[in-house]
Amino acid sequence: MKTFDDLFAELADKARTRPEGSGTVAALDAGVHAIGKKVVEEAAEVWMAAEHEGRERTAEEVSQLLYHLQVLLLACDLTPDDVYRHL
Ligand SMILES: N=c1c2ncn([C@@H]3O[C@H](COP(=O)(O)OP(=O)(O)OP(=O)(O)O)[C@@H](O)[C@H]3O)c2ncn1[C@@H]1O[C@H](COP(=O)(O)O)[C@@H](O)[C@H]1O
Repeated sequence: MKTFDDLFAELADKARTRPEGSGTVAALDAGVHAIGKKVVEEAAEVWMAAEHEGRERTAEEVSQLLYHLQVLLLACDLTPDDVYRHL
């Protein structure tokens, strides 16, 4: 099973090597404004799933929100450690 830190390492590698067809590379190229909109959209989907769609759909939507938050971290030259310092 993939953890938060595993995913971040994978995405950081994609950002560095820029493989063809990577959605992460495309998102990073689109920039912070577009990534931020995606974060807000996914957060709303988490809310709707939690209220109306059950545990499994909620877990899935949370995973998508975490992905987009990680892309935002990369776009802002941040790492999970920068976040963990505030937890
Ligand atoms: N975990 C994720 C992940 N979660 C969410 N997403 C993206 O977020 C979107 C969320 O889906 P939605 O249903 O909300 O949106 P959609 O309307 O279907 O998609 P859009 O039209 O909005 O793009 C998905 O279509 C993916 O583009 C992800 N994209 C990639 N990953 C993982 O990131 C890694 C790198 O991926 P690539 O950079 O694409 O190689 C791989 O391990 C992937 O599994």
